[in-house]
Amino acid sequence: IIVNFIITAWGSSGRLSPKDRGGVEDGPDRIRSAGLVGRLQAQGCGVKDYGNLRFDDVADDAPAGRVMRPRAVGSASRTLAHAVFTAKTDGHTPVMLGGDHSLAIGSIHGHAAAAGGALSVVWVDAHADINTPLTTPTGNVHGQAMSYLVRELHSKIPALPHFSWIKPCVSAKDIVYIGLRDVDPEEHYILKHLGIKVFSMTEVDGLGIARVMEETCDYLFSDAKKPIHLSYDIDAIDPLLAPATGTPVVGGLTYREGIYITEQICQTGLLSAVDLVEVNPKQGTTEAQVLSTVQIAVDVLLGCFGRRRGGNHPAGYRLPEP
Ligand SMILES: CC(C)[C@H](N)C(=O)N[C@H]1CN[C@H](C(=O)O)[C@@H]1CCC[B-](O)(O)O
Ligand SMILES: [Mn+2]
Ligand SMILES: [Mn+2]
Ligand SMILES: [Mn+2]
Repeated sequence: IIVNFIITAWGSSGRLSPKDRGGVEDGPDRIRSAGLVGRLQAQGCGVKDYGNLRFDDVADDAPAGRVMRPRAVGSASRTLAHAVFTAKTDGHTPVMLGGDHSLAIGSIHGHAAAAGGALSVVWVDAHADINTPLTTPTGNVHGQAMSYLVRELHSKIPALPHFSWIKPCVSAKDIVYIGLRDVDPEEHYILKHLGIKVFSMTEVDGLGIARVMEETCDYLFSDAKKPIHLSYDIDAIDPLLAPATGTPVVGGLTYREGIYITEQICQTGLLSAVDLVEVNPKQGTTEAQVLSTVQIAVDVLLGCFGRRRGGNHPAGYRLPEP
């Protein structure tokens, strides 16, 4: 039985301007109330829900350069990193429910610290989230998370208050992006310059998702089999299906593609931690839109932990005898 661990992190910090803030902190509870824990248990997973991590706002958290609310983000990320480290060390497969994508800083940092060796990172997203503090167009950390984690970018990251604890812990060669379709020019330069493997929606269309996943696995495991950190932004899925999110972009993954990714990642047996971020109930214009988004988030996680569309049955099941 996979012992799963659910941390819900309210990353209020990733979305900084008041108009953007709000809503994403309700994501975890909406995903819970859609029955995630029960559904995971029904498919044979042992689940421990560690409840919501709540972070206090930090007073006088003036921007550092372009980066807004750096102290709140930095300290929240550190708290999350510790929680993920603990969960991983206890032998769980941590599941972080966002909250915005800034939570990946703490999640991946804590995971890497517990894993000891190299991690593979599969980042499923419409966006690369790899702006540095000096290239970010918005100052929102949810669009910068990867830049703090990638070793090859370290020299381009300025010191920020409450960020000094962060040590880059992912190598560019160990990252695969799937679903990109809204990449800033500076991010595109970084992806090219660092030679990071990208399957944008162009490649998804051109190759088909089966080939994308085949190449993803071959690429990540070409040298050694490393634990996988899957960081899944619900905005990777087409907004017609998952509209309740902060930064929707047309032309996203179908439900089938989004789920196929999880079935294949699960099948590697190397999935070691999962982020499911950016479900924002306040961004849905109708309750139906919120429910659709939340339901897909649940199905993504069920796929990560063994659900297969061809069906499942409990280990040891036997047909009743007459
Ligand atoms: C900034 C707006 C106009 C644009 N449509 C938009 O969203 N752009 C993305 C791309 N770069 C931006 C940033 O760095 O702030 C935005 C980050 C999205 C972060 B994510 O966690 O949701 O993946
Ligand atoms: Mn976001
Ligand atoms: Mn993202
Ligand atoms: Mn995104």
